[in-house]
Amino acid sequence: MPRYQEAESGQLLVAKRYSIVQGLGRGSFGSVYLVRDHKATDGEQLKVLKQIPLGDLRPDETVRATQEAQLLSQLHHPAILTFYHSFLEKDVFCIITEYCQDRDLDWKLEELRRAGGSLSEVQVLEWLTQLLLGLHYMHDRRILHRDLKAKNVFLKRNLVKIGDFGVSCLLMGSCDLATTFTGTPYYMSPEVLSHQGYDSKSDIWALGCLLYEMCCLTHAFQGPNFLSVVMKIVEGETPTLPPSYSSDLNWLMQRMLQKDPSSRLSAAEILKTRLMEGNMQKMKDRSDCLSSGGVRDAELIAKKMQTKVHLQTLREKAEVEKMTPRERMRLRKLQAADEKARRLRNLAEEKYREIHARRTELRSRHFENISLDVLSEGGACKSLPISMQNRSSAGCSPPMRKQEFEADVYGIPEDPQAAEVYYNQDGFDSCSDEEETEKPAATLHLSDPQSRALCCRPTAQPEPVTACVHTSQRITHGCCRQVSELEAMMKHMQEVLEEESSDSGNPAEAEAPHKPQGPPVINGGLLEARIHNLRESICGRWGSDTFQRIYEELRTARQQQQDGHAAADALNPHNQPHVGFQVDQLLFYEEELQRVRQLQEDRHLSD
Ligand SMILES: Nc1ncnc2c1ncn2[C@@H]1O[C@H](COP(=O)(O)OP(=O)(O)OP(=O)(O)O)[C@@H](O)[C@H]1O
Repeated sequence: MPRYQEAESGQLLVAKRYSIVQGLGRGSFGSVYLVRDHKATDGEQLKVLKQIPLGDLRPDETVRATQEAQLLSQLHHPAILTFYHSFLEKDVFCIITEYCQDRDLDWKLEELRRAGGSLSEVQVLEWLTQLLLGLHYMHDRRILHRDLKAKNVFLKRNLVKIGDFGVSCLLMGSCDLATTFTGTPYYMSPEVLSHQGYDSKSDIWALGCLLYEMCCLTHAFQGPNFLSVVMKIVEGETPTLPPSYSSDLNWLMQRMLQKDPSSRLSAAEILKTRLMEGNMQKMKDRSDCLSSGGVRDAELIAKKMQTKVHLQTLREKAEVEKMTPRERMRLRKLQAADEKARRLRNLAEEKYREIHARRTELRSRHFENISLDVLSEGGACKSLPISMQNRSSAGCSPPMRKQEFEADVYGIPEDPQAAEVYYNQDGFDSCSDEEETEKPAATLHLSDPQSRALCCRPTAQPEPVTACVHTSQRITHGCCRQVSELEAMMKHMQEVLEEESSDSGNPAEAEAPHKPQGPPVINGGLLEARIHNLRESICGRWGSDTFQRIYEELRTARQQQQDGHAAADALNPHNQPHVGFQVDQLLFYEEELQRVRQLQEDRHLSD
């Protein structure tokens, strides 16, 4: 866990500004946390903290990594995950990046696969365009990704964002190593596997693999073990897309998966093809439509919801004031019963909406849907499931908790006199017109008596009051943010569309690899950590006995240049091809580590 410092407020903070919200997972480099930035100035409070142990990197050697990280933080593109900043905490390198609440593409494709769904060509083209724009932007600045894969593509409001650009290189010290030490062989290009070096065309190869995966929901090059995948990449046939996708798209993928890097198209060249230009034009048209209508609609809905809540409160207040305490108490009881029925109905409706929303999401095409969703949910807040609102509203005030809600609804004293006292306490008198208009909607909190009164008023529906206001605000904020990101994307698209064909495909310029300044520092400790993590994960999953037997078998086979997989399979009681695959990968990493150690020793001797 990251080290905390106590802030004045008593809150525990990392780097004096981030508090941990939850863990997101563990990658092969280190741990990932969702954090809240208490000093955020851009409205994005939720961010991601990636913690990477520095291995045996000396403190002075980390300076270069920090400089490189600073360079990365100066890059801004809507299809690139924003790299905010980095800092060192003793032996841990910390990176703060943008948070993508819709998770990664790998997860999304897995979800589709399990549901038996698929992505439409329109959706594939939209995401492919965004990925290409991101790659083009980085390649133009001589920065290569080196580990492009579905797990490194994040989804945020249906925009794709490439994560970890340049990070593996920055952490490994040596870019060559960064490439051979990527977590998976599926996206490795033939030239990388045959140690011929990595350039921007190797990123294009990985993107071709991703394109295949988006269409077929499986890897472009598959095999029962590590070596067979490698063989297919280096010598196998180029796969084709199913007939449900156009021949133009298939042609494009084939051009991205050319074995010879010089025959592969660059990002700029792909963006200049007829298919991609036509698609960019369509995306631009849809975006123009969204930016003119979407924000206005969301603002209108937010305003109307607030006025509605306000008028309802005033009307109800006047009626209740005319009643005797006994009548009020009876009314309360009836309302409690109504409320219970309403909650049950809401629960059923919520479930239905969740299923509906999921189905719509699967079918939907992003740019058309945003504006439609905002409009068609005229009870916008009404039709959003509360569970979904809660999940996405980490930055907003929480809706009423069940116990608080029940205490307010059922806690009416039976005795009429006590009921009167109770009733007079609950803050109805302070509900003046003026106060209501002055008070911003977001201040409705349960700790605040006025807000409680609003939530408990006779025909009020507590959850929707807060939820509606928050939802409408969130729609406005989310919509504005998305529109600005879309605008930025459109700007980049426009630039590409206007680029002269002559300078669009200048591979010589784009291919210059990103070379770190100064002598490369090889981070052997980090490689060891990676190997250790992989070994632990295999043992944890399949048991250390199984691991050890398969490991020995495959190592011997490797040393004797034989295929040991048949024997390894026989040793595998679970008969899982994954075990052999992962052990193969581990052996490959160990050989690489030996190479690194040898290199370090040679360098040391020559110094
Ligand atoms: N910016 C982010 N927004 C949302 N989730 C993230 C973000 N970065 C990482 N995650 C999630 O955190 C988990 C760990 O991510 P991480 O990138 O460290 O590992 P990985 O991609 O699974 O593996 P590898 O280290 O081999 O790339 C994943 O589930 C990932 O989806």
